Order: sequence, then structure tokens, then C-alpha cells
Amino acid sequence: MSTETTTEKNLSFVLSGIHQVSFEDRPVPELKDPHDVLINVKFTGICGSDVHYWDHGAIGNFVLKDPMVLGHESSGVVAKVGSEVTSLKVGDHVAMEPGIPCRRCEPCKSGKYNLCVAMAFAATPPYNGTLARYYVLPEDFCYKLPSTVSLEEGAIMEPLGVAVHIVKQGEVSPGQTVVVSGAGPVGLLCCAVARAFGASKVIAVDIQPSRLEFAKTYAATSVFEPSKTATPEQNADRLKEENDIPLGADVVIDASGAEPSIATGIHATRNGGVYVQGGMGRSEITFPIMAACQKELTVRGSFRYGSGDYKLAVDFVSSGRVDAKSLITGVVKFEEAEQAFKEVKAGKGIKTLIAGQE
Ligand SMILES: NC(=O)C1=CN([C@@H]2O[C@H](COP(=O)(O)OP(=O)(O)OC[C@H]3O[C@@H](n4cnc5c(N)ncnc54)[C@H](O)[C@@H]3O)[C@@H](O)[C@H]2O)C=CC1
Ligand SMILES: O=C(CO)[C@@H](O)[C@H](O)CO
Ligand SMILES: [Zn+2]
Repeated sequence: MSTETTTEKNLSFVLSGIHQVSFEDRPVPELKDPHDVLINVKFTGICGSDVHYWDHGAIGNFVLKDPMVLGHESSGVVAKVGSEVTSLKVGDHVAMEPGIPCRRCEPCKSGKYNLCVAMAFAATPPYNGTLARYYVLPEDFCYKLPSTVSLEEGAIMEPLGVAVHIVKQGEVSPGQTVVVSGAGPVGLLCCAVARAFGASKVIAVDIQPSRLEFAKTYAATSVFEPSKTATPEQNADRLKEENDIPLGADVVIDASGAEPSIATGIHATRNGGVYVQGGMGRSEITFPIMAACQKELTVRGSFRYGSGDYKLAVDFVSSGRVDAKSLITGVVKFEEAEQAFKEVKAGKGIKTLIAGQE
């Protein structure tokens, strides 16, 4: 008979091939460094990238070769601390930043650790994700949640960190007009962060009317539904006209990854404005490069989150400047994790969380 108690087990949701998932009892991970902490994972949001691995087995160059635990948008409770941990104690509630950089390469040392050449990112092959009972992180990648912020909201800090980074890349400043194309969780959070950065007008764009309805009640000051039969230039012209911005928006963010959205976004940016690519869709597309050239646009990418982004995400939610709660439209039990993937793929709700285990 095993001497292990149930709480020592580490039931994990594992992907081993396209649509091949199982629950595996894996060893409880060990603290490898005196600054590590063991976290009992409590809530995990499902991200489009988790769904993509489940549905396709790969994202770009990241190809699933060995079974991998899914999940990277998590919060939890500290269960054990390493001998040199000073910032956390057992029982603390934390948001978990799921990508651990090497801290030694040039991007890390220049302060851009999200661009680390040796990043170990949860649920990106070959690294296991957080959909398990336990997960280990260095203490400085755990963000203590104040008592006013729930563990459910703690799981939203990951996509909120993505949105904070995107809006920082856009250099959004008070009084500006910002267009956010794609009103899924990331785009909606970009709208909220742009408002928190002082943008006066935030125009949410989506092809799904239900998402635009949600955006209106959430953080957008207005919404725009592009026509599927119009050209990107025609859609951009109508967006500018309907929103009284004849010169275009100061900042345009793509949070869809869709080719027509990207082209429309470039045409909707004002001369000298900033365009940020946050959405991740097809690797190569037709891009209106002449418009970007002639308008002297600053075109930037945005990848995950870096210094200060998670901290600001927690601060935005705890101060009430960003509403994380409204985005949570469903919570399923751990044993129903696969059902949640099906629902997210079908576009049900905004953000579905998977509850953790005791
Ligand atoms: N840059 C980064 O580090 C990260 C990027 N992402 C990416 O951000 C994007 C958004 O993520 P979620 O909000 O979770 O995805 P989502 O799939 O829930 O939302 C995307 C939205 O874009 C809309 N859309 C599709 N075609 C459009 C078009 N032509 N014009 C306007 N809207 C259109 C969809 O209707 C949907 O509402 C995804 O591409 C995802 O892969 C996600 C995490 C990190
Ligand atoms: O979903 C995210 C972050 O939220 C992506 O960075 C994936 O890690 C890509 O594999
Ligand atoms: Zn993600």
C-alpha cells in the first residue's frame, strides 16, 4: 500500500497528441532552489494557445513531442517555501507568472526578460504547464494577492499582464484615441488598460456582435463591426468617420491575429501613430507596408510580459482600475478540464477557469 496521502499527489491534465488528453498522477515537484516555492494551484484560465496545442499539437516552431501538462494562467496558495524565501509564507494567495527566464542572456540583462533566449514557459513544449495540483516557481515570479482580490481574479493576471505589455508597447498616454481590434479576453483587457493609462476614446473592433456588446458594457467607449465584404481601407475609413477621428487613431492594437484586422488597423492609424501587433495568427500575411512607410508608423510587436507588468496588473485590479471579475464567465471542475477546452474552442463566454484541487 502506498504511504502517500492524497494531498501529496499531483494529478495533472496532460496533452499527449492532438485531442489526446488524460489525467496523470505525477510526482509532486521538488523545490530546486532555496528561493523556490511550491504552489497549490487553485484556478487556471484557458488561453487560446492552450486550445491551439490541444487542437493542432503545435504553435509555430513549438511542437509537442512528449506529453505535456497544459495551462499557464494560474493562481494558487503557497504550500511550501524554500530556505531563503523572504517575500512569501505558507498560505499566501498568489498570481503565478508562468515563464522563467535564464536571467543571464543579453535580453534578460538588458531588462527584456520576456525575450529571453532560453525561456522556460509553462505549457510551451517542452515545459509542463500549471494544470496540476502543484507547481514550483521562484518567489519573485509569484505576486501576492491582497485580501480584496480573489484567487479567481488572480488567474486573470496572466492575460492582464499580456495586455499591460501591449499597451506599454503602444506608449498610450492620457487623452489619446486607441483602437483595439479583437474583443476576446486579451483585447478587452487592452481596452481596460488603455483607459487606465488615460486614453479618452477606446474603440473596440470585432466581427462577433456578441463580443462587441460585451465590450460596450466593459471598457470600450465605442465599438466597430467591420464589414466582411469591404476592403480594409474602406473599413478603416468608416471606423474613422463613425468615431469622429478623421486623421485616424493615435494607437492601434491588434488583439485578433486576423489578417483583415491587421490591414484595417494599419489604415486606421494616424500619420506618425503607433501600431502594436499583439494577436498571434498566421505566421505570414499580406501587409499594407506602403501605408506604414508613408505614414511613418511605429510598428511594434508585443510578446508576453516583462519587468513590472504582472505587478501593475495586480495593482490595477486591487485598486479597482481594471475589472477582472466580469471577464470570468465560467468555472469548471478540474475533472471537466477537457469540456472547458471544447467550450473555449466553440467561443462560449469570455474566460473559462478550471478550478484546482485541495
Ligand atoms: N502577444 C502575446 O504575447 C500573446 C498573444 N496572444 C494572442 O492574442 C490574441 C487574442 O487572444 P484572446 O483574446 O485570448 O483570443 P480570442 O480568440 O478570444 O479573441 C480574438 C477575437 O478576435 C476577433 N476577430 C477575429 N477576426 C477579426 C477581425 N477580422 N477583425 C476584428 N476582430 C476579429 C474574434 O472574433 C475574437 O473575438 C490571440 O491571437 C492570441 O494568440 C495571447 C497571449 C499572449
Ligand atoms: O499564450 C501565451 C502567453 O499567454 C503565449 O505566449 C504562449 O506561451 C505561446 O506558446
Ligand atoms: Zn496565454
